Amino acid sequence: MLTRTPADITCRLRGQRVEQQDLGQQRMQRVKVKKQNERSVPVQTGRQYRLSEGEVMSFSIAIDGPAGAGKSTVARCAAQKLGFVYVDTGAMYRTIALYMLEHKVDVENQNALEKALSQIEIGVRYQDGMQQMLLNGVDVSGRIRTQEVSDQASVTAAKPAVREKLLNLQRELARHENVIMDGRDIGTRILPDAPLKIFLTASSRERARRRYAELQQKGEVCSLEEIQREIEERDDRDSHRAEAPLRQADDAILLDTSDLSVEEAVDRIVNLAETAMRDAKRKEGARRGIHSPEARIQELKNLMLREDSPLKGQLWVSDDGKAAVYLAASAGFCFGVHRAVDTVYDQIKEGQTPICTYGPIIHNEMVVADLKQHGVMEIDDEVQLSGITEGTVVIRSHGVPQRVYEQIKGQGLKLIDATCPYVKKIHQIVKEKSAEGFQIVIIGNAHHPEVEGIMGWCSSPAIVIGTEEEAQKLVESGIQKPLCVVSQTTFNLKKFHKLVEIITQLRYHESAILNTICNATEERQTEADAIAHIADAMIVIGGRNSSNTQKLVDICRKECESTFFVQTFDDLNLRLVPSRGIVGISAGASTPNNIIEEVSKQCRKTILLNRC
Ligand SMILES: Nc1ncnc2c1ncn2[C@@H]1O[C@H](COP(=O)(O)OP(=O)(O)OP(=O)(O)O)[C@@H](O)[C@H]1O
Ligand SMILES: Nc1ccn([C@@H]2O[C@H](COP(=O)(O)O)[C@@H](O)[C@H]2O)c(=O)n1
Ligand code: SF4
Repeated sequence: MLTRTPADITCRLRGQRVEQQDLGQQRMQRVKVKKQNERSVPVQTGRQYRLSEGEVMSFSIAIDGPAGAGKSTVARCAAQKLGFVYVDTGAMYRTIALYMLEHKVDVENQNALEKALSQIEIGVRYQDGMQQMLLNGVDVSGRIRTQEVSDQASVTAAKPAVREKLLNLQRELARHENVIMDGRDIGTRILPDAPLKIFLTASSRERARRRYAELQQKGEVCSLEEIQREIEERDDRDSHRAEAPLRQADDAILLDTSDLSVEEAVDRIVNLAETAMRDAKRKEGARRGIHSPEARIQELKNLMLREDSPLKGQLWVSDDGKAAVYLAASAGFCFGVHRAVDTVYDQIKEGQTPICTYGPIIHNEMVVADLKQHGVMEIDDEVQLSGITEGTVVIRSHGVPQRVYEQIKGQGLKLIDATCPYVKKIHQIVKEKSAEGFQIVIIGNAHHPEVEGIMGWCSSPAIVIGTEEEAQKLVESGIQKPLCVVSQTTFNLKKFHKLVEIITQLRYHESAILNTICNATEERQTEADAIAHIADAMIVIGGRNSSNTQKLVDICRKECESTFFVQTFDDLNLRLVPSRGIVGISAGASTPNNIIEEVSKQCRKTILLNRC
């Protein structure tokens, strides 16, 4: 990716005029924001989103949400990672509030308010990625962070004249910069066309806890209850004012950070941004007609060079540069599958006998057939299990209900647990949360063994939803208990966000929303999505009953019509695969390497070498 030079940006508000110059080679833009009768102040934009060599477009990310949700912390880090400028609009409202407090302006008096506003000049300066606020030329960045200013800011911000004053400055910044802008009305009012909008939230208790910890660290005496009350009052004022109230934009993605670390929240946003940028780029590319295979292969090479690109696989290009095969780095066994398969082979090596697996150890027929040849039997259900009188039972990577553990032990059998640790973590969560009285909601497929296993760790019946209609039904059921939402580890990430958005219409403050889609799945889906975006054909390899492979197929099909789902090379009709352009290969988490290697080798041979 392009790196952004340390930002040193100054913008001023009031009688501003904006000019733009292209500074050629550096691909930098210089924007002068002039106040009448005053020297011009430069705004330099560093990295702009590159479409392809020689072309740039700017990209905005809007983050809104209640106080203390983590907007500034997360937005600042994400901006740093993406090379964007972080714009904290709350600081602008705080600066105006500070003036009103210090000059004892009665903001309820319209004349006094307008007079004061005409005497205020707001300056925004960026140094080393930090936003500094200037009030009539004086740096007030430190003074705007008091509780008194926070409260006054939400009162002042409700005034239309105040919002009007800041609107142009905020829009102007986004016009010339790649920005992540946070506030309350960014997605709904300031940047309604932003290609990525996020509504960041957390329970008011959690937000109060964070503020409390922050203040304690600074050595300030405070009470958690008091902070929570202040936060809730501020949220109430922000959400119920007539002018640009805080609300989630219809097209914003909801991100609840209650149970996320800062790093996790940042990663989510960076991933969402990468996907949204690719979308924007593709649309723009199509508009400008970047169609030739050579141009797209070059484009793919450029993407792969970017440090933070999900495209970390291998690329082979034909001599004439018109055809390429890309093999995803994330294709094949994930950590959990490796671990489960190795566990069974270790038992075989140790000479344990007889060995059974509870369900197929992974969803891959070839692997299961090989284990069968080594004498490993498969038990399909609890009835079959009750017939086993001796030996070892290995629990599959997908996990099983708690009662199955008890049954194995009760029958005096040796239990080897190959449940993936990521799935185990979900078992612990639902066990604890259901005991605390939460209604467990599992986003996934009710008939998938992993979901059946998770259900078997809840102390009261869980609800499973997998479609928007089911999510809507849940909302309409008017359920009273607080919700704890988890996901099947291999669920489609975008679909998960969509369903969470629907469910949280219910009561997002009390709910615990836990995205338990595992990293391996997320990486695989992100890479498949990225390559399918630019590819002319996609080949996805995996077992027919493998849920994660099926998700990859769905993701690829959305991006690339010519997506082929194969279990082995024998299923692939290479005559259907185009001989020009990019062929992408991805594979599910349970697909053995030798199968992937075979498909990749044959594709290269046919597409790259046999070209006339
Ligand atoms: N995901 C997270 N997990 C844990 N702590 C977090 C997380 N995000 C932010 N925090 C902490 O919560 C505190 C509040 O975050 P921050 O100031 O970024 O919130 P904000 O949404 O910008 O609030 P405000 O709108 O009031 O300015 C900070 O101390 C931050 O480190
Ligand atoms: N776009 C925005 C941003 C902020 N506000 C108001 O300012 C207050 C302080 O904001 P912080 O993000 O620094 O906490 C906030 O409570 C809002 O009232 C706004 O209205 N619109
Ligand atoms: S896909 Fe994720 S959760 Fe499933 S086995 Fe692999 S690592 Fe574990």
